[in-house]
Amino acid sequence: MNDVISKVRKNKTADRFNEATDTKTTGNLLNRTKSTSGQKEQPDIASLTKQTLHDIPKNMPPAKLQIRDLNFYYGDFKALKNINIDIPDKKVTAFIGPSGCGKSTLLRTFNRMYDLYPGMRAEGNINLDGKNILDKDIDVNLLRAQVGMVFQKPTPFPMSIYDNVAFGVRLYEKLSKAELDNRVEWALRKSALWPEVKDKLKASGLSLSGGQQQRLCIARSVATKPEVLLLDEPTSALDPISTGAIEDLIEDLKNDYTIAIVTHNMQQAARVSDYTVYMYLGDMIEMGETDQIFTKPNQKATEDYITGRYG
Ligand SMILES: Nc1ncnc2c1ncn2[C@@H]1O[C@H](COP(=O)(O)OP(=O)(O)OP(=O)(O)O)[C@@H](O)[C@H]1O
Repeated sequence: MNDVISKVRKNKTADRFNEATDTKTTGNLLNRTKSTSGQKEQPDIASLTKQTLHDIPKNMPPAKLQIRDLNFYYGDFKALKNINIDIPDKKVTAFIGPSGCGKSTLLRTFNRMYDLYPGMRAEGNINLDGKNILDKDIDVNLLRAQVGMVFQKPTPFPMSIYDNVAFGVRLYEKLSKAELDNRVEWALRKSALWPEVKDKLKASGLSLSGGQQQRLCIARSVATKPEVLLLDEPTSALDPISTGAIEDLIEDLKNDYTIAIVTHNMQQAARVSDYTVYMYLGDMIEMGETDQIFTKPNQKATEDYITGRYG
């Protein structure tokens, strides 16, 4: 399998193109042991529970976020069960797992996005630089400036490209016109969009292509200089070229930011992340270096998911 993963990393563009154009080869990356019947099997939940060790890998870089004994509820439904992980600083951590396993729920706890909705609650600790962000006295608006989020569908505001990027900055900082201009340009450069929009900053953000709109949303998040960037399936609505641009951007951004990404795309997780977390039914099953998770996972459940046995 080592062979396969190095091929994927070397041949990024062709790989993305194949993913989008040839659905028959999609998933072949790690499909070594696909069920011969063609039916997806379900994991043995009893054995899975015994294997759920919640072990934080040894020798990780310093943690930006420490998640301890985290439980999350939608009303009476417990969607996250006693999660314990560290998210390393200035690295990319990918969250994978079958639909409904709690990836997006977990990501949304990192900036308390759930606070916007009644009936949802988190218990436990999420320490950001040592401060528990679940504490009642946390200023959630400031938290969201510190922990930016980009969603699956590009969501530019119905305003100019410039105002989209300046929006969050105006909320949190008092900058002069010249300082704001500089910040907008800086964020658009960081998001690899500047050359395409520098001559039409007053045009509507909605006039951009899907891939450009998603980079605009990344620029909007980056503009407030967050420390953590949460990406929830940021390329699932994009073509291979735009996906490539965003993946290259993630590679670049991790020099300055801690990045957590949810993706359904195994190849993407293998390409962009340093660490991978596998989740199942609200449990964190395994976390490790991405190469290790994709070549030699410790848990059979992880291997079964990655190799397409179930999912
Ligand atoms: N607003 C909600 N109200 C009630 N239950 C919810 C809500 N949102 C999610 N859930 C439930 O919580 C569980 C985790 O959902 P979540 O969206 O986090 O999973 P996911 O792994 O991100 O799935 P997908 O890959 O399909 O996006 C699922 O059982 C889902 O049905």
